[in-house]
Amino acid sequence: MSSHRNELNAIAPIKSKSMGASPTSLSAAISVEHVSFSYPSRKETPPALNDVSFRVDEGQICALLGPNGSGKSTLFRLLATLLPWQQGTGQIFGVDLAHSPQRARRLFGVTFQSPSLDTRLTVEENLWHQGKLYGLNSVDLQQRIIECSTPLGLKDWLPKTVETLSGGWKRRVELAKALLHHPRLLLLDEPSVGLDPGSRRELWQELARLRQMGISILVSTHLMEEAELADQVVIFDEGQKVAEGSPDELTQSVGQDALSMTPRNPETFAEILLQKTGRNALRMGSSFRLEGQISPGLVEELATSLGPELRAIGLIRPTLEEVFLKVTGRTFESADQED
Ligand SMILES: Nc1ncnc2c1ncn2[C@@H]1O[C@H](COP(=O)(O)OP(=O)(O)OP(=O)(O)O)[C@@H](O)[C@H]1O
Repeated sequence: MSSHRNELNAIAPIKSKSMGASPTSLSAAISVEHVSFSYPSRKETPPALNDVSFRVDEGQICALLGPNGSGKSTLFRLLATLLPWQQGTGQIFGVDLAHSPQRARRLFGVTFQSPSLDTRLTVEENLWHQGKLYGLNSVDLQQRIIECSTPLGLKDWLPKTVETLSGGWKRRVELAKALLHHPRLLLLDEPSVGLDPGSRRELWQELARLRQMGISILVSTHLMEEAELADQVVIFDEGQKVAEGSPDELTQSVGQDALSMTPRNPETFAEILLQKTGRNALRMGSSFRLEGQISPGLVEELATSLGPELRAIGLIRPTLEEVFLKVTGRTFESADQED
């Protein structure tokens, strides 16, 4: 890691250069094939994971996006070798997780949703104990603590007790812990839960820096705006993979750009639109959406004919929310509340 320190200091653009490469030209950091899993205590309910296959290319940030209960944490527990493999296979850099869990554990670092820090100890003591668990000797560990904490901005915090740190800084300590043994892959289960938007942004900047160092990252989230920052997105729902691709590929799969109109009075707008322009638009809350053939002059044409009826009109790009709606028939918000 020390040889990469200069790279670490430069904040990377969040999109990776390798995004355009074809999947087959990169080796797989993670490969899961036909994975199903049922919790023994819940045999009567649908499986937590149902025939899931996907791969994460080396050097990429892959976001696992899904509503609550969609199976993200279960997949993380399997990848982290904390649950037994029931059906299907999983490999990390070609190492089979069911057959060689010890070997695989050396290749990844992991953080879970629930904090794993001892808040009464200092940052340094937390890192020290973790390093000892990895079997690092004291001299190497001392150096490694500096190497991992410095780029994360933690060096001055080493003597501080963890309970005095904000949520964002605690997450950084968790990241430093996961990095101590030089992993090639980070598994981060909902690392931004409980963080304010500013800390979330900083966390994603850290992830981009780590990717610049060549570390592959699988990060789960139920926030669309986070998933849109990743190179690759795998969307889960009810234990199944329902879509995957780069954010651009996914949103383009939904269709072309659409036109959004925000009327002064949403209740009467549909009728006025039909009368004045002969068009029907889809109501989405307080705005209306027109899809299909959106010619360059259409915005102007509608603005002229509807003038006083409109508060705003403009072209919009499809989002991951619409991808989820298309592949599941439900809005992400309603799916998130169902669990
Ligand atoms: N330890 C467990 N024992 C029994 N069932 C579980 C256990 N953990 C999760 N489940 C169930 O498995 C399914 C998938 O849950 P999982 O936690 O993997 O989803 P998730 O997408 O990570 O959701 P969340 O973000 O809420 O953690 C859910 O129906 C959940 O209730």
